[in-house]
Amino acid sequence: MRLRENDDVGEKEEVVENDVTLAQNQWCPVVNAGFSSPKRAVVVGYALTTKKIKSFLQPKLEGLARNKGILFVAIDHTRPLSDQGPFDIVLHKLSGKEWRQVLEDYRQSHPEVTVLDPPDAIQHLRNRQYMLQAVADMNLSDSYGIVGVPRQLVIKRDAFAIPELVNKAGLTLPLVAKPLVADGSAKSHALSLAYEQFSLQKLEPPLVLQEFVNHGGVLFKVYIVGDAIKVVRRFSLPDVSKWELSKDAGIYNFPRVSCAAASADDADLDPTIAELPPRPLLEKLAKELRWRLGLRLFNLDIIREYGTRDHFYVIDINYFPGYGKMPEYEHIFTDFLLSLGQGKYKKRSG
Ligand SMILES: O=P(O)(O)O[C@@H]1[C@@H](O)[C@H](OP(=O)(O)O)[C@@H](OP(=O)(O)O)[C@@H](O)[C@H]1OP(=O)(O)O
Ligand SMILES: Nc1ncnc2c1ncn2[C@@H]1O[C@H](COP(=O)(O)OP(=O)(O)O)[C@@H](O)[C@H]1O
Ligand SMILES: [Mg+2]
Ligand SMILES: [Mg+2]
Repeated sequence: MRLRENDDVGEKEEVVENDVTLAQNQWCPVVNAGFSSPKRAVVVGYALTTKKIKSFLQPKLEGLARNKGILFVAIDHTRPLSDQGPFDIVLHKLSGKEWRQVLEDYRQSHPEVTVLDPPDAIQHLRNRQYMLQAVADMNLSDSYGIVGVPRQLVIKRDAFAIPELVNKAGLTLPLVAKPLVADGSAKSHALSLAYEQFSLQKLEPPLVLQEFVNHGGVLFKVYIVGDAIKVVRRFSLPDVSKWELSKDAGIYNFPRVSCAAASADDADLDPTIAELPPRPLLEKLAKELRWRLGLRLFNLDIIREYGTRDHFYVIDINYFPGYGKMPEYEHIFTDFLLSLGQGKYKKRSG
């Protein structure tokens, strides 16, 4: 199923290196019983915003990482990346064409370094026109349930034509209007609910219109770190029947919901709404999306269609989300980094 749009608009081998050539004090001897010489540290260069460093690189994570022989080293943006390191892994979440080019050049000249994650794969998620296409293409349906995406329509310009385009596409109101670009800016999280046809002309393209799916006011955040999956419940937008829809406006602007939404994990909820999606279904979905998206660090916002047991929709996919909000993220993340850093045989350039 293609998503509608209007015309307009990527060998378990223990590596014990004797002749260690590490850059300044990157030696992090992790003396291991049974090994004559200590293992080399896994060096993770990171390029993250100050906000992200605060929420992700928490002392508990750094401490556990050090105990496991993982060293986090800040990448200096004022110096060429190739003059820094050497790194086993480059972990990043920065935007901008320049940074993407720096990283692409670095990947070419340092194939031995794992870049988490490839810039082109991340770029795919920054446009809501393509963000969910991989899920739509999967057409996932098995004995555990069905996973789809809401019907949507991309409007690149000309708000005046929206009512006619919505009619032509056969979309059912109410519709969620989301900025087309999901670039992490506050604007990219400013959503609105359109529930009256002619008020659609008040919307500001470029945007994507998605059919609103009632889901009992609870959503599932499915965090993915490599092969690891962790699901948490969050409060979501209420079902439309519960909205005090004022008749005049026709458009209801709502502030940022997903990341700010309170946890619903301890709430007293109707089990038919709060029951987590079946694990085997999530395992299949995550495995396939890792491959199709070429990403290892992302999360999914999943909702269950109200009144069904097993009809799920993916409504949002986020690269390198707020892992600090994921239970046990320190252990999960450090195990993942170790699996990358030591699972590969590497020749160090002199
Ligand atoms: O888009 P959501 O569902 O609110 O998830 C956000 C989102 O991933 C956000 O990143 P960005 O889209 O603003 O770039 C994350 O912000 P940080 O990168 O600063 O952490 C939020 O942490 C995500 O929230 P959550 O982890 O709850 O999904
Ligand atoms: N199609 C939809 N049906 C029902 N609720 C939706 C839909 N799309 C988004 N929402 C609600 O709006 C919130 C934010 O939408 P989302 O696509 O996750 O944007 P963001 O990237 O800003 O998190 C979701 O967490 C959910 O509560
Ligand atoms: Mg979201
Ligand atoms: Mg998002």
